[in-house]
Amino acid sequence: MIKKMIQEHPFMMIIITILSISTNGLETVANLILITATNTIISRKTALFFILSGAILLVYLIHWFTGYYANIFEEKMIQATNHDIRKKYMRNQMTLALEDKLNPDDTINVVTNDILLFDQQYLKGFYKLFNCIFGIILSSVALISLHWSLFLASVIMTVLLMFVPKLVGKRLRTTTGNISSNNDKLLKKLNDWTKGYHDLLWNNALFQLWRKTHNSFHTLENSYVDQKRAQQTAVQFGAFMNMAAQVAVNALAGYLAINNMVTFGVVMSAGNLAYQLFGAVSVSTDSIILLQSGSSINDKLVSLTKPVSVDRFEKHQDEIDNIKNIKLHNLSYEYKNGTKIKYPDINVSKGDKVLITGPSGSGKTTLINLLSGRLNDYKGSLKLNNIEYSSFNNLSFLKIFGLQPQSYHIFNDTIANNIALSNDKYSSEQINSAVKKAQLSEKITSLSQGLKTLIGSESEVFSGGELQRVSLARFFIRKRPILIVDEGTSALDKNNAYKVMNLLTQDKNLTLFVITHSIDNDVLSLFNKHINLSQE
Ligand SMILES: Nc1ncnc2c1ncn2[C@@H]1O[C@H](COP(=O)(O)OP(=O)(O)OP(=O)(O)O)[C@@H](O)[C@H]1O
Repeated sequence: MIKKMIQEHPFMMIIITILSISTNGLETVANLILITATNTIISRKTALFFILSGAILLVYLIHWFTGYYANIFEEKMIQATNHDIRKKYMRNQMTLALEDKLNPDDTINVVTNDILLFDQQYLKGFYKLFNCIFGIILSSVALISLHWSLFLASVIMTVLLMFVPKLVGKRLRTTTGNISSNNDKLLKKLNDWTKGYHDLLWNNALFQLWRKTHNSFHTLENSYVDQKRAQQTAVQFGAFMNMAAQVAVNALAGYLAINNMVTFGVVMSAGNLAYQLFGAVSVSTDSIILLQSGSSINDKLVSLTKPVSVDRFEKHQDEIDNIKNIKLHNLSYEYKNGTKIKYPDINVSKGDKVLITGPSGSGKTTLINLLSGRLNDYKGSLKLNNIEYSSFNNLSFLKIFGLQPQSYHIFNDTIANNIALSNDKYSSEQINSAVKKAQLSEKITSLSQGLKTLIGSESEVFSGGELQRVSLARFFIRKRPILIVDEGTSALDKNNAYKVMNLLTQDKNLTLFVITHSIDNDVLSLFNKHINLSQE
Protein backbone atom coordinates (compact mmCIF):
# COMPACT_ATOMS: atom_id res chain seq x y z
CA MET A 1 0.00 0.00 0.00
CA ILE A 2 2.84 2.42 0.88
CA LYS A 3 4.60 1.71 -2.44
CA LYS A 4 1.37 2.55 -4.28
CA MET A 5 0.94 5.73 -2.21
CA ILE A 6 4.43 6.93 -3.23
CA GLN A 7 3.86 5.97 -6.88
CA GLU A 8 0.53 7.81 -7.01
CA HIS A 9 1.72 11.00 -5.26
CA PRO A 10 5.44 11.36 -6.15
CA PHE A 11 5.48 15.17 -6.02
CA MET A 12 3.99 15.32 -2.51
CA MET A 13 6.50 12.68 -1.38
CA ILE A 14 9.41 14.78 -2.67
CA ILE A 15 8.16 17.83 -0.72
CA ILE A 16 7.74 15.74 2.45
CA THR A 17 11.28 14.31 2.02
CA ILE A 18 12.83 17.77 1.59
CA LEU A 19 10.94 19.16 4.61
CA SER A 20 11.83 16.13 6.73
CA ILE A 21 15.55 16.29 5.87
CA SER A 22 15.55 20.05 6.57
CA THR A 23 13.82 19.64 9.95
CA ASN A 24 16.23 16.94 11.14
CA GLY A 25 19.25 18.69 9.58
CA LEU A 26 18.44 21.98 11.32
CA GLU A 27 18.23 20.24 14.72
CA THR A 28 21.66 18.68 14.12
CA VAL A 29 23.13 22.02 13.00
CA ALA A 30 21.79 23.71 16.17
CA ASN A 31 23.47 21.01 18.29
CA LEU A 32 26.77 21.50 16.46
CA ILE A 33 26.64 25.30 16.93
CA LEU A 34 26.09 24.59 20.62
CA ILE A 35 29.63 23.04 20.85
CA THR A 36 31.22 26.30 19.75
CA ALA A 37 28.82 28.34 21.89
CA THR A 38 29.75 26.31 25.02
CA ASN A 39 33.47 26.59 24.24
CA THR A 40 33.14 30.40 23.78
CA ILE A 41 31.56 30.75 27.24
CA ILE A 42 34.35 28.62 28.76
CA SER A 43 36.88 30.99 27.13
CA ARG A 44 34.68 33.97 28.25
CA LYS A 45 34.00 35.39 24.74
CA THR A 46 30.61 36.80 25.78
CA ALA A 47 29.72 38.68 22.55
CA LEU A 48 30.40 35.65 20.35
CA PHE A 49 28.46 33.46 22.78
CA PHE A 50 25.36 35.67 22.42
CA ILE A 51 25.70 35.77 18.61
CA LEU A 52 25.90 31.97 18.53
CA SER A 53 22.94 31.64 20.91
CA GLY A 54 20.97 33.91 18.57
CA ALA A 55 21.98 31.72 15.64
CA ILE A 56 20.76 28.61 17.50
CA LEU A 57 17.44 30.36 18.15
CA LEU A 58 17.12 31.29 14.46
CA VAL A 59 17.88 27.73 13.37
CA TYR A 60 15.20 26.44 15.77
CA LEU A 61 12.68 28.94 14.36
CA ILE A 62 13.26 27.68 10.81
CA HIS A 63 13.13 24.14 12.23
CA TRP A 64 9.69 24.90 13.68
CA PHE A 65 8.53 26.17 10.29
CA THR A 66 9.77 23.16 8.27
CA GLY A 67 8.50 20.75 10.96
CA TYR A 68 5.05 22.38 10.82
CA TYR A 69 4.77 22.02 7.03
CA ALA A 70 6.24 18.50 7.04
CA ASN A 71 3.38 17.44 9.34
CA ILE A 72 0.71 19.23 7.29
CA PHE A 73 1.90 17.66 4.03
CA GLU A 74 2.08 14.23 5.67
CA GLU A 75 -1.54 14.56 6.80
CA LYS A 76 -2.58 15.64 3.29
CA MET A 77 -0.79 12.61 1.85
CA ILE A 78 -2.41 10.30 4.44
CA GLN A 79 -5.90 11.63 3.65
CA ALA A 80 -5.25 11.39 -0.11
CA THR A 81 -4.22 7.75 0.41
CA ASN A 82 -7.35 7.05 2.48
CA HIS A 83 -9.43 8.59 -0.29
CA ASP A 84 -7.74 6.41 -2.94
CA ILE A 85 -8.43 3.30 -0.87
CA ARG A 86 -12.09 4.27 -0.35
CA LYS A 87 -12.44 4.93 -4.08
CA LYS A 88 -10.98 1.55 -5.10
CA TYR A 89 -12.94 -0.27 -2.41
CA MET A 90 -16.27 1.38 -3.32
CA ARG A 91 -15.67 0.59 -7.01
CA ASN A 92 -15.22 -3.06 -6.08
CA GLN A 93 -18.35 -2.95 -3.92
CA MET A 94 -20.34 -1.58 -6.86
CA THR A 95 -19.10 -4.47 -8.99
CA LEU A 96 -19.92 -6.99 -6.26
CA ALA A 97 -23.39 -5.45 -5.93
CA LEU A 98 -24.09 -6.50 -9.52
CA GLU A 99 -24.05 -10.06 -8.19
CA ASP A 100 -25.89 -9.23 -4.95
CA LYS A 101 -22.68 -9.59 -2.95
CA LEU A 102 -22.63 -6.20 -1.22
CA ASN A 103 -22.87 -6.35 2.55
CA PRO A 104 -23.77 -2.88 3.96
CA ASP A 105 -22.36 -3.58 7.45
CA ASP A 106 -19.01 -4.81 6.09
CA THR A 107 -18.84 -1.79 3.78
CA ILE A 108 -19.42 0.68 6.61
CA ASN A 109 -16.83 -1.06 8.79
CA VAL A 110 -14.16 -0.92 6.07
CA VAL A 111 -14.63 2.72 4.99
CA THR A 112 -14.80 4.04 8.57
CA ASN A 113 -13.19 1.89 11.26
CA ASP A 114 -10.68 -0.08 9.16
CA ILE A 115 -9.45 2.99 7.31
CA LEU A 116 -9.15 4.87 10.61
CA LEU A 117 -7.06 2.03 12.06
CA PHE A 118 -4.95 1.97 8.91
CA ASP A 119 -4.49 5.76 9.09
CA GLN A 120 -3.67 5.93 12.81
CA GLN A 121 -1.41 2.92 12.90
CA TYR A 122 0.03 1.96 9.56
CA LEU A 123 0.35 5.31 7.73
CA LYS A 124 1.20 7.39 10.82
CA GLY A 125 3.71 4.68 11.76
CA PHE A 126 5.29 4.88 8.32
CA TYR A 127 5.69 8.69 8.38
CA LYS A 128 7.09 8.68 11.90
CA LEU A 129 9.64 6.09 10.82
CA PHE A 130 10.40 8.01 7.62
CA ASN A 131 11.21 11.17 9.63
CA CYS A 132 13.25 9.29 12.19
CA ILE A 133 15.53 7.73 9.60
CA PHE A 134 16.85 11.19 8.66
CA GLY A 135 17.20 12.10 12.35
CA ILE A 136 19.20 8.91 12.96
CA ILE A 137 21.48 9.41 9.93
CA LEU A 138 22.19 13.10 10.56
CA SER A 139 22.78 12.83 14.31
CA SER A 140 25.02 9.76 13.75
CA VAL A 141 27.12 11.68 11.20
CA ALA A 142 27.43 14.57 13.69
CA LEU A 143 28.46 12.19 16.50
CA ILE A 144 31.11 10.52 14.32
CA SER A 145 32.52 13.96 13.54
CA LEU A 146 32.93 14.54 17.30
CA HIS A 147 34.63 11.24 18.18
CA TRP A 148 34.47 7.75 16.66
CA SER A 149 33.87 6.12 20.08
CA LEU A 150 30.71 8.22 20.60
CA PHE A 151 29.41 6.94 17.29
CA LEU A 152 30.33 3.34 18.08
CA ALA A 153 28.57 3.50 21.45
CA SER A 154 25.52 4.98 19.74
CA VAL A 155 25.42 2.24 17.12
CA ILE A 156 25.51 -0.48 19.78
CA MET A 157 22.68 1.18 21.73
CA THR A 158 20.66 1.74 18.53
CA VAL A 159 20.89 -1.92 17.56
CA LEU A 160 19.68 -2.93 21.04
CA LEU A 161 16.75 -0.49 20.82
CA MET A 162 15.75 -1.79 17.40
CA PHE A 163 15.09 -5.22 18.89
CA VAL A 164 12.24 -3.96 21.07
CA PRO A 165 9.41 -4.16 18.44
CA LYS A 166 10.32 -7.78 17.69
CA LEU A 167 9.15 -8.68 21.20
CA VAL A 168 5.49 -7.98 20.52
CA GLY A 169 5.02 -8.00 16.73
CA LYS A 170 2.78 -11.06 16.45
CA ARG A 171 0.60 -10.10 19.41
CA LEU A 172 0.07 -6.63 17.93
CA ARG A 173 -1.08 -7.97 14.58
CA THR A 174 -3.57 -10.26 16.30
CA THR A 175 -4.96 -7.57 18.62
CA THR A 176 -5.48 -5.10 15.75
CA GLY A 177 -7.17 -7.79 13.63
CA ASN A 178 -9.47 -8.42 16.61
CA ILE A 179 -10.48 -4.73 16.77
CA SER A 180 -11.54 -4.82 13.13
CA SER A 181 -13.54 -8.04 13.40
CA ASN A 182 -15.17 -7.02 16.71
CA ASN A 183 -16.19 -3.66 15.23
CA ASP A 184 -17.68 -5.50 12.28
CA LYS A 185 -19.71 -7.74 14.62
CA LEU A 186 -20.85 -4.69 16.62
CA LEU A 187 -22.04 -2.89 13.49
CA LYS A 188 -24.05 -5.93 12.38
CA LYS A 189 -25.65 -6.25 15.82
CA LEU A 190 -26.42 -2.52 16.05
CA ASN A 191 -27.84 -2.42 12.56
CA ASP A 192 -30.09 -5.38 13.27
CA TRP A 193 -31.43 -4.13 16.61
CA THR A 194 -31.74 -0.40 15.81
CA LYS A 195 -33.58 -1.19 12.57
CA GLY A 196 -36.07 -3.22 14.57
CA TYR A 197 -36.68 -0.58 17.24
CA HIS A 198 -40.30 -0.11 16.11
CA ASP A 199 -41.05 -3.78 16.69
CA LEU A 200 -39.41 -3.52 20.11
CA LEU A 201 -41.42 -0.38 20.91
CA TRP A 202 -44.79 -1.95 20.13
CA ASN A 203 -43.94 -5.14 21.96
CA ASN A 204 -42.76 -3.34 25.10
CA ALA A 205 -39.21 -4.60 24.62
CA LEU A 206 -37.16 -1.45 23.98
CA PHE A 207 -34.82 -2.41 26.84
CA GLN A 208 -33.48 -5.17 24.59
CA LEU A 209 -31.73 -2.51 22.51
CA TRP A 210 -29.09 -2.20 25.23
CA ARG A 211 -29.29 -5.77 26.57
CA LYS A 212 -28.65 -7.28 23.15
CA THR A 213 -25.84 -4.90 22.17
CA HIS A 214 -23.86 -4.19 25.34
CA ASN A 215 -21.77 -7.37 25.14
CA SER A 216 -20.61 -6.41 21.65
CA PHE A 217 -19.59 -2.96 22.98
CA HIS A 218 -17.64 -4.67 25.77
CA THR A 219 -15.86 -7.01 23.39
CA LEU A 220 -14.77 -4.12 21.17
CA GLU A 221 -13.65 -2.00 24.14
CA ASN A 222 -11.66 -4.92 25.56
CA SER A 223 -9.94 -5.52 22.24
CA TYR A 224 -8.68 -1.88 22.32
CA VAL A 225 -7.31 -2.48 25.83
CA ASP A 226 -5.60 -5.70 24.63
CA GLN A 227 -3.97 -3.80 21.80
CA LYS A 228 -2.79 -1.04 24.18
CA ARG A 229 -1.32 -3.69 26.51
CA ALA A 230 0.73 -5.14 23.66
CA GLN A 231 1.82 -1.70 22.42
CA GLN A 232 2.65 -0.38 25.88
CA THR A 233 4.83 -3.37 26.81
CA ALA A 234 7.10 -2.45 23.92
CA VAL A 235 6.83 1.33 24.38
CA GLN A 236 7.81 1.26 28.09
CA PHE A 237 10.72 -1.07 27.52
CA GLY A 238 11.87 1.10 24.60
CA ALA A 239 11.66 4.27 26.75
CA PHE A 240 13.85 2.69 29.45
CA MET A 241 16.43 1.55 26.90
CA ASN A 242 16.43 5.05 25.40
CA MET A 243 17.21 6.72 28.74
CA ALA A 244 19.94 4.17 29.50
CA ALA A 245 21.52 4.78 26.09
CA GLN A 246 21.58 8.59 26.58
CA VAL A 247 23.21 8.28 29.99
CA ALA A 248 25.84 5.94 28.52
CA VAL A 249 26.76 8.32 25.63
CA ASN A 250 26.87 11.33 27.99
CA ALA A 251 29.14 9.47 30.42
CA LEU A 252 31.44 8.49 27.55
CA ALA A 253 31.64 12.12 26.32
CA GLY A 254 32.45 13.29 29.90
CA TYR A 255 35.23 10.68 30.13
CA LEU A 256 36.67 11.83 26.74
CA ALA A 257 36.57 15.52 27.86
CA ILE A 258 38.30 14.80 31.21
CA ASN A 259 41.05 13.01 29.24
CA ASN A 260 41.35 15.99 26.83
CA MET A 261 40.23 13.91 23.84
CA VAL A 262 37.34 16.31 23.08
CA THR A 263 36.43 19.84 24.22
CA PHE A 264 33.94 20.39 27.08
CA GLY A 265 31.51 21.86 24.53
CA VAL A 266 31.29 18.37 23.03
CA VAL A 267 29.96 16.94 26.33
CA MET A 268 26.92 19.17 26.16
CA SER A 269 26.41 18.74 22.46
CA ALA A 270 26.97 14.96 22.59
CA GLY A 271 24.19 14.82 25.19
CA ASN A 272 21.87 16.73 22.84
CA LEU A 273 22.88 14.71 19.78
CA ALA A 274 22.43 11.49 21.75
CA TYR A 275 19.02 12.84 22.75
CA GLN A 276 18.24 13.51 19.06
CA LEU A 277 19.58 10.12 18.00
CA PHE A 278 17.93 7.97 20.65
CA GLY A 279 14.79 10.09 20.53
CA ALA A 280 14.65 9.29 16.81
CA VAL A 281 15.47 5.62 17.44
CA SER A 282 12.87 5.44 20.17
CA VAL A 283 10.19 7.04 17.97
CA SER A 284 11.20 4.73 15.13
CA THR A 285 10.79 1.67 17.36
CA ASP A 286 7.33 3.03 18.35
CA SER A 287 6.62 3.47 14.64
CA ILE A 288 7.68 -0.07 13.85
CA ILE A 289 5.33 -1.20 16.65
CA LEU A 290 2.53 0.84 15.03
CA LEU A 291 3.37 -0.55 11.58
CA GLN A 292 3.30 -4.11 12.94
CA SER A 293 0.06 -3.34 14.68
CA GLY A 294 -1.52 -2.00 11.49
CA SER A 295 -0.09 -4.61 9.12
CA SER A 296 -3.11 -6.93 9.45
CA ILE A 297 -5.39 -4.03 8.38
CA ASN A 298 -2.96 -3.19 5.57
CA ASP A 299 -3.17 -6.81 4.32
CA LYS A 300 -6.98 -6.69 4.56
CA LEU A 301 -7.21 -3.43 2.59
CA VAL A 302 -4.71 -4.62 -0.03
CA SER A 303 -6.87 -7.64 -0.76
CA LEU A 304 -10.13 -5.64 -0.68
CA THR A 305 -8.85 -3.04 -3.14
CA LYS A 306 -7.51 -5.50 -5.72
CA PRO A 307 -9.60 -4.70 -8.80
CA VAL A 308 -12.61 -6.97 -9.19
CA SER A 309 -13.75 -7.21 -12.76
CA VAL A 310 -16.92 -8.47 -14.40
CA ASP A 311 -17.45 -9.69 -17.89
CA ARG A 312 -19.94 -7.34 -19.52
CA PHE A 313 -19.77 -8.84 -23.01
CA GLU A 314 -23.12 -10.06 -24.36
CA LYS A 315 -23.02 -12.40 -27.35
CA HIS A 316 -26.79 -12.24 -27.81
CA GLN A 317 -27.09 -8.44 -27.77
CA ASP A 318 -29.64 -8.50 -30.65
CA GLU A 319 -31.98 -10.68 -28.58
CA ILE A 320 -31.62 -8.39 -25.56
CA ASP A 321 -32.58 -5.43 -27.75
CA ASN A 322 -35.69 -7.19 -29.03
CA ILE A 323 -37.43 -9.36 -26.43
CA LYS A 324 -40.06 -11.62 -27.98
CA ASN A 325 -40.83 -14.36 -25.46
CA ILE A 326 -39.95 -16.23 -22.28
CA LYS A 327 -40.57 -19.98 -22.04
CA LEU A 328 -40.57 -22.23 -18.97
CA HIS A 329 -40.40 -25.99 -19.54
CA ASN A 330 -39.93 -28.55 -16.73
CA LEU A 331 -38.38 -25.73 -14.72
CA SER A 332 -37.40 -26.46 -11.12
CA TYR A 333 -35.09 -24.99 -8.54
CA GLU A 334 -33.45 -26.70 -5.57
CA TYR A 335 -31.98 -24.74 -2.64
CA LYS A 336 -28.87 -26.05 -0.89
CA ASN A 337 -30.98 -27.21 2.08
CA GLY A 338 -32.93 -29.54 -0.23
CA THR A 339 -36.10 -27.41 -0.70
CA LYS A 340 -37.23 -28.07 -4.26
CA ILE A 341 -39.77 -26.03 -6.20
CA LYS A 342 -41.29 -27.15 -9.52
CA TYR A 343 -42.89 -24.68 -11.91
CA PRO A 344 -45.63 -25.25 -14.50
CA ASP A 345 -44.75 -24.88 -18.20
CA ILE A 346 -45.71 -21.55 -19.69
CA ASN A 347 -44.98 -19.46 -22.79
CA VAL A 348 -44.98 -15.74 -22.21
CA SER A 349 -44.98 -13.50 -25.29
CA LYS A 350 -44.12 -9.84 -25.59
CA GLY A 351 -46.94 -7.75 -24.09
CA ASP A 352 -48.42 -10.60 -22.03
CA LYS A 353 -49.75 -9.76 -18.59
CA VAL A 354 -49.03 -12.63 -16.22
CA LEU A 355 -50.44 -12.97 -12.74
CA ILE A 356 -48.50 -15.26 -10.40
CA THR A 357 -50.37 -16.50 -7.34
CA GLY A 358 -49.76 -19.12 -4.70
CA PRO A 359 -49.65 -19.50 -0.94
CA SER A 360 -46.72 -18.44 1.18
CA GLY A 361 -43.63 -20.57 0.50
CA SER A 362 -44.89 -21.86 -2.86
CA GLY A 363 -41.96 -20.29 -4.73
CA LYS A 364 -43.17 -16.91 -6.03
CA THR A 365 -40.05 -14.96 -4.97
CA THR A 366 -37.82 -17.75 -6.25
CA LEU A 367 -39.59 -17.48 -9.62
CA ILE A 368 -38.88 -13.73 -9.73
CA ASN A 369 -35.20 -14.43 -9.08
CA LEU A 370 -35.18 -17.06 -11.84
CA LEU A 371 -37.00 -14.84 -14.35
CA SER A 372 -34.76 -11.86 -13.66
CA GLY A 373 -31.60 -13.99 -13.98
CA ARG A 374 -30.50 -13.66 -10.32
CA LEU A 375 -30.62 -17.46 -9.81
CA ASN A 376 -29.02 -19.34 -12.67
CA ASP A 377 -28.41 -22.86 -11.31
CA TYR A 378 -31.90 -24.06 -12.23
CA LYS A 379 -32.93 -27.44 -13.67
CA GLY A 380 -35.07 -27.87 -16.79
CA SER A 381 -35.42 -25.12 -19.31
CA LEU A 382 -35.88 -21.36 -19.05
CA LYS A 383 -35.57 -19.56 -22.36
CA LEU A 384 -35.55 -15.97 -23.56
CA ASN A 385 -36.28 -15.68 -27.32
CA ASN A 386 -35.76 -19.50 -27.47
CA ILE A 387 -32.22 -19.16 -26.07
CA GLU A 388 -31.42 -20.76 -22.74
CA TYR A 389 -31.00 -18.16 -19.94
CA SER A 390 -27.63 -19.67 -19.01
CA SER A 391 -26.08 -18.59 -22.31
CA PHE A 392 -26.79 -14.89 -21.65
CA ASN A 393 -24.53 -12.66 -19.61
CA ASN A 394 -26.38 -12.22 -16.28
CA LEU A 395 -25.79 -8.47 -16.31
CA SER A 396 -27.90 -8.13 -19.47
CA PHE A 397 -31.02 -9.00 -17.50
CA LEU A 398 -30.59 -5.76 -15.54
CA LYS A 399 -31.23 -3.88 -18.76
CA ILE A 400 -34.46 -5.63 -19.65
CA PHE A 401 -36.17 -6.23 -16.32
CA GLY A 402 -37.61 -3.64 -14.00
CA LEU A 403 -38.42 -4.80 -10.49
CA GLN A 404 -40.96 -3.32 -8.14
CA PRO A 405 -39.92 -5.11 -4.94
CA GLN A 406 -41.92 -5.63 -1.74
CA SER A 407 -39.51 -3.39 0.11
CA TYR A 408 -37.63 -0.58 -1.56
CA HIS A 409 -35.48 2.26 -0.35
CA ILE A 410 -36.35 5.95 -0.48
CA PHE A 411 -33.21 8.11 -0.26
CA ASN A 412 -33.05 11.28 1.84
CA ASP A 413 -33.28 13.48 -1.24
CA THR A 414 -35.82 15.30 -3.39
CA ILE A 415 -38.71 13.51 -5.12
CA ALA A 416 -37.11 14.23 -8.51
CA ASN A 417 -33.74 12.78 -7.47
CA ASN A 418 -35.45 9.74 -5.97
CA ILE A 419 -37.14 9.04 -9.29
CA ALA A 420 -34.22 9.84 -11.60
CA LEU A 421 -31.81 8.42 -8.99
CA SER A 422 -29.77 11.59 -9.51
CA ASN A 423 -29.13 10.68 -13.14
CA ASP A 424 -28.84 13.94 -15.08
CA LYS A 425 -29.76 12.30 -18.37
CA TYR A 426 -33.45 12.42 -17.40
CA SER A 427 -35.17 15.72 -18.19
CA SER A 428 -37.84 17.29 -15.97
CA GLU A 429 -40.41 16.42 -18.71
CA GLN A 430 -39.46 12.75 -18.39
CA ILE A 431 -39.69 12.94 -14.60
CA ASN A 432 -43.10 14.61 -14.83
CA SER A 433 -44.39 12.00 -17.23
CA ALA A 434 -43.20 9.19 -14.88
CA VAL A 435 -44.90 10.97 -11.98
CA LYS A 436 -48.14 11.18 -13.98
CA LYS A 437 -48.05 7.48 -14.84
CA ALA A 438 -47.48 6.61 -11.19
CA GLN A 439 -50.61 8.67 -10.26
CA LEU A 440 -48.57 11.08 -8.16
CA SER A 441 -49.12 14.37 -10.05
CA GLU A 442 -51.99 15.60 -7.89
CA LYS A 443 -50.12 15.08 -4.64
CA ILE A 444 -46.90 16.64 -5.92
CA THR A 445 -48.70 19.72 -7.26
CA SER A 446 -50.13 20.28 -3.79
CA LEU A 447 -46.61 20.50 -2.29
CA SER A 448 -45.13 24.01 -2.23
CA GLN A 449 -41.73 22.76 -3.46
CA GLY A 450 -43.20 20.24 -5.91
CA LEU A 451 -40.63 17.76 -7.23
CA LYS A 452 -37.97 19.48 -5.13
CA THR A 453 -39.67 18.40 -1.88
CA LEU A 454 -37.40 16.35 0.35
CA ILE A 455 -38.56 12.82 1.13
CA GLY A 456 -36.96 9.80 2.84
CA SER A 457 -36.50 8.76 6.46
CA GLU A 458 -36.09 12.38 7.58
CA SER A 459 -39.37 13.60 6.10
CA GLU A 460 -42.95 12.44 6.45
CA VAL A 461 -44.50 14.17 3.44
CA PHE A 462 -45.69 10.96 1.76
CA SER A 463 -47.79 8.01 2.88
CA GLY A 464 -46.57 4.43 2.41
CA GLY A 465 -48.63 4.06 -0.76
CA GLU A 466 -47.28 7.30 -2.22
CA LEU A 467 -43.71 6.27 -1.52
CA GLN A 468 -44.43 3.00 -3.28
CA ARG A 469 -45.55 4.98 -6.31
CA VAL A 470 -42.25 6.93 -6.23
CA SER A 471 -40.53 3.56 -6.53
CA LEU A 472 -42.84 2.66 -9.43
CA ALA A 473 -42.03 5.98 -11.14
CA ARG A 474 -38.36 4.86 -11.15
CA PHE A 475 -39.43 2.06 -13.48
CA PHE A 476 -41.62 4.27 -15.67
CA ILE A 477 -38.78 6.66 -16.39
CA ARG A 478 -36.40 3.83 -17.31
CA LYS A 479 -38.80 2.11 -19.70
CA ARG A 480 -37.64 -1.52 -19.45
CA PRO A 481 -39.56 -4.00 -21.67
CA ILE A 482 -40.44 -6.31 -18.75
CA LEU A 483 -41.70 -5.40 -15.29
CA ILE A 484 -41.98 -7.72 -12.31
CA VAL A 485 -44.18 -6.43 -9.51
CA ASP A 486 -43.73 -8.30 -6.24
CA GLU A 487 -46.96 -7.36 -4.48
CA GLY A 488 -45.75 -3.88 -5.31
CA THR A 489 -49.16 -2.31 -4.94
CA SER A 490 -49.87 -3.79 -1.51
CA ALA A 491 -49.33 -0.44 0.23
CA LEU A 492 -51.89 1.21 -2.05
CA ASP A 493 -55.56 1.32 -1.21
CA LYS A 494 -57.79 -0.90 -3.35
CA ASN A 495 -58.86 1.90 -5.64
CA ASN A 496 -55.34 3.19 -6.30
CA ALA A 497 -53.95 -0.34 -6.58
CA TYR A 498 -56.51 -1.08 -9.27
CA LYS A 499 -55.69 2.20 -11.05
CA VAL A 500 -51.96 1.35 -11.13
CA MET A 501 -52.64 -2.24 -12.25
CA ASN A 502 -55.02 -0.98 -14.92
CA LEU A 503 -52.39 1.44 -16.17
CA LEU A 504 -49.66 -1.22 -16.26
CA THR A 505 -51.87 -3.75 -18.01
CA GLN A 506 -53.04 -1.19 -20.59
CA ASP A 507 -49.48 -0.71 -21.82
CA LYS A 508 -49.51 -3.01 -24.90
CA ASN A 509 -45.75 -3.31 -25.25
CA LEU A 510 -45.00 -4.00 -21.62
CA THR A 511 -44.55 -7.62 -20.55
CA LEU A 512 -45.79 -7.75 -17.01
CA PHE A 513 -45.43 -10.28 -14.20
CA VAL A 514 -47.36 -9.50 -11.02
CA ILE A 515 -47.02 -11.59 -7.92
CA THR A 516 -49.86 -11.39 -5.48
CA HIS A 517 -51.43 -13.19 -2.53
CA SER A 518 -54.92 -11.79 -2.92
CA ILE A 519 -56.78 -12.51 -6.11
CA ASP A 520 -59.45 -9.99 -6.74
CA ASN A 521 -61.71 -10.82 -9.72
CA ASP A 522 -61.48 -7.25 -11.01
CA VAL A 523 -57.70 -7.46 -10.96
CA LEU A 524 -57.66 -10.99 -12.41
CA SER A 525 -59.60 -9.82 -15.45
CA LEU A 526 -56.79 -7.41 -16.32
CA PHE A 527 -54.34 -10.29 -16.95
CA ASN A 528 -54.30 -12.72 -19.88
CA LYS A 529 -52.12 -15.39 -18.21
CA HIS A 530 -52.12 -16.90 -14.76
CA ILE A 531 -49.48 -19.05 -13.04
CA ASN A 532 -51.02 -20.62 -9.96
CA LEU A 533 -48.24 -22.19 -7.96
CA SER A 534 -50.56 -23.95 -5.51
CA GLN A 535 -51.50 -26.40 -8.26
CA GLU A 536 -47.94 -27.82 -8.40
N1 LIG B 1 -32.20 -18.94 0.43
C1 LIG B 1 -33.00 -19.99 0.69
N2 LIG B 1 -32.46 -21.14 1.15
C2 LIG B 1 -33.24 -22.19 1.39
N3 LIG B 1 -34.57 -22.24 1.18
C3 LIG B 1 -35.15 -21.13 0.71
C4 LIG B 1 -34.40 -19.94 0.45
N4 LIG B 1 -35.25 -19.01 -0.02
C5 LIG B 1 -36.47 -19.57 -0.03
N5 LIG B 1 -36.42 -20.84 0.41
C6 LIG B 1 -37.54 -21.77 0.51
O1 LIG B 1 -38.07 -21.95 -0.78
C7 LIG B 1 -39.48 -22.01 -0.73
C8 LIG B 1 -40.08 -20.95 -1.64
O2 LIG B 1 -39.73 -19.68 -1.10
P1 LIG B 1 -40.22 -18.34 -1.78
O3 LIG B 1 -39.65 -17.22 -0.99
O4 LIG B 1 -39.89 -18.38 -3.23
O5 LIG B 1 -41.77 -18.43 -1.57
P2 LIG B 1 -42.90 -17.32 -1.76
O6 LIG B 1 -44.03 -17.98 -2.48
O7 LIG B 1 -42.34 -16.11 -2.36
O8 LIG B 1 -43.29 -17.04 -0.24
P3 LIG B 1 -43.99 -15.72 0.38
O9 LIG B 1 -45.32 -15.55 -0.28
O10 LIG B 1 -44.12 -16.08 1.81
O11 LIG B 1 -43.03 -14.59 0.14
C9 LIG B 1 -39.88 -21.84 0.74
O12 LIG B 1 -40.10 -23.13 1.27
C10 LIG B 1 -38.66 -21.22 1.37
O13 LIG B 1 -38.53 -21.63 2.71
